[in-house]
Amino acid sequence: MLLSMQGLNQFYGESHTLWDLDLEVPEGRCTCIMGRNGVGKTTLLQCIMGLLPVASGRIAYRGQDLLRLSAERRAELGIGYVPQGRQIFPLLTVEENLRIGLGARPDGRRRIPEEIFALFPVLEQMLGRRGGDLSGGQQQQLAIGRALAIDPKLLILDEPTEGIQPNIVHEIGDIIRRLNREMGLTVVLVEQKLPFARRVADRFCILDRGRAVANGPMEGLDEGLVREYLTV
Ligand SMILES: Nc1ncnc2c1ncn2[C@@H]1O[C@H](COP(=O)(O)OP(=O)(O)OP(=O)(O)O)[C@@H](O)[C@H]1O
Repeated sequence: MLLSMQGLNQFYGESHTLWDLDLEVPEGRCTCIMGRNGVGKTTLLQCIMGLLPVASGRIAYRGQDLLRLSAERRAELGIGYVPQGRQIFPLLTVEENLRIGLGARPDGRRRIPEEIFALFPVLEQMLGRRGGDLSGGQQQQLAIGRALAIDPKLLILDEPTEGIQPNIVHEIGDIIRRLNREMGLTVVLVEQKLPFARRVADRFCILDRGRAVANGPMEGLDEGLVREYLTV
């Protein structure tokens, strides 16, 4: 397993949000974390990234105990993160936003990798534009490009299609598929859109009220599970 979690518990103050959560992420696969609003999907990703403290449990990445490492160290180990809402810097240029991603490279390289522009030609055309002037879809490409600037081995994306036009959603799906299937990145994403999840991911994990209630190969995500845990 590239990433492996056992018995994870997390609290916001008194509020117990993740409950004894186990999750296994095999190398080279694309795993989709699913579940209704508020079940703890974003919380889980933030625990993996070191942005939230964990009360108990274990997270191992390539056998290393992640919980002992700072968020910066986790990025340096090759875990890239595309947060919910993209969180690009609106007043900085596209180039400056990409350079911020470079900061976590352990090799100290300061050039933006060419592959980012090969994947997202629009970013090269818009290098001098402010992030805030980009469309939602372009901002999502920028957020993914910024995460790729560290050459991650594991890419974690939180609802990459949220608030994005349908035709661009398909394009984002193509990019994630390429990153996973052609370029060999292991991907973990949170996604609510079922057709997108089925097209892009090959494994699923369903959360319900902070517990992992079902997981396995995407083909196993049947109508019963969808009805019980995903439809609103
Ligand atoms: N900073 C916080 N302080 C207190 N409670 C929080 C905080 N962030 C989230 N929560 C609560 O924790 C629970 C899980 O939230 P989380 O955002 O992880 O869910 P989610 O599955 O990602 O939902 P969504 O799909 O709406 O983003 C929710 O009940 C939410 O209200």
